[in-house]
Amino acid sequence: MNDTVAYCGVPGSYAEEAALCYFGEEAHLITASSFAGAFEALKQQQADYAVVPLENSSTGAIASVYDLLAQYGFFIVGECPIEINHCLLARPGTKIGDITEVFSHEQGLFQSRDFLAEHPDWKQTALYNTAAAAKMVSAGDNPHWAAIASRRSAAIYHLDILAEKTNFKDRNQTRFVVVAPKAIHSAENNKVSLAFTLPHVSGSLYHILGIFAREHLNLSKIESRPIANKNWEYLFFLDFTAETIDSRIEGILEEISKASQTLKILGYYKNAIGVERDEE
Ligand SMILES: O=C(O)C(=O)C[C@]1(C(=O)O)C=C[C@@H](O)C=C1
Repeated sequence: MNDTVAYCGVPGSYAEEAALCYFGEEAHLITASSFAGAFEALKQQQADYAVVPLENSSTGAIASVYDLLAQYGFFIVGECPIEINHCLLARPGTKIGDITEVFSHEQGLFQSRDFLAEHPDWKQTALYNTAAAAKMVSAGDNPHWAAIASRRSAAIYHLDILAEKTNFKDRNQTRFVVVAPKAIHSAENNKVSLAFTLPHVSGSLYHILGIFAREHLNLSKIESRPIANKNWEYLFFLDFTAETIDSRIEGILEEISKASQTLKILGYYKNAIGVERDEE
């Protein structure tokens, strides 16, 4: 049987694209109407995996997904970066001058902030998904509505593209992660995600970071989120890459565990992110 994969959104969304890209066209996709709903589908065993966005190359972390990872205790088993090129979509016949309200996911609105700043009169309304916004604009008989969503959404919901690349950064990518109830070990894995807490003592984060420097391991991401029910205490999320996950890495993780208050290995998986360098 094919894997069942949950994502938040409707067909045409970037999350659907990420799920198809990672699992292939044969995957059985189910939809949720929130990121929490995609995690819940995993918990209720309605899905084998959930595909959720974790960070965007223009706007940074998708904070609510980090919080859900902490809350549900699931594992990251893969990642998939997707090119995000937002378009302004409207029902055929609508002109840009007719628009008074624009709908998208809040990330679609953030990532298009410069474009939207040129239209200060437009009301901006965030929905749970970019493609859900396109679907709503298509179904609504309102000549003043537009959506910021993908080119695929335009085709699926029969909308016109009034502007392309509304995102402010030319190369706009979202890193989706594949989440599962259990970690998956494979010889191909070369990335590790951790979540840890630290004692409130001077140098505790410095000490952890020093271990990575000493071992010449590349940190690809660090993020901190407030801990639920505790004020001014943080859960640190950290990703690093290695050649392979071997006994040396296991030993380093042991050392990090001793240097932290709590440590959860959020997952081992194959790195899919390349750092772009400016040409000399
Ligand atoms: O709304 C979508 O199409 C999504 O898949 C969600 C989402 C996100 O939450 O970041 C994914 C990619 C883009 O960054 C914009 C929106």
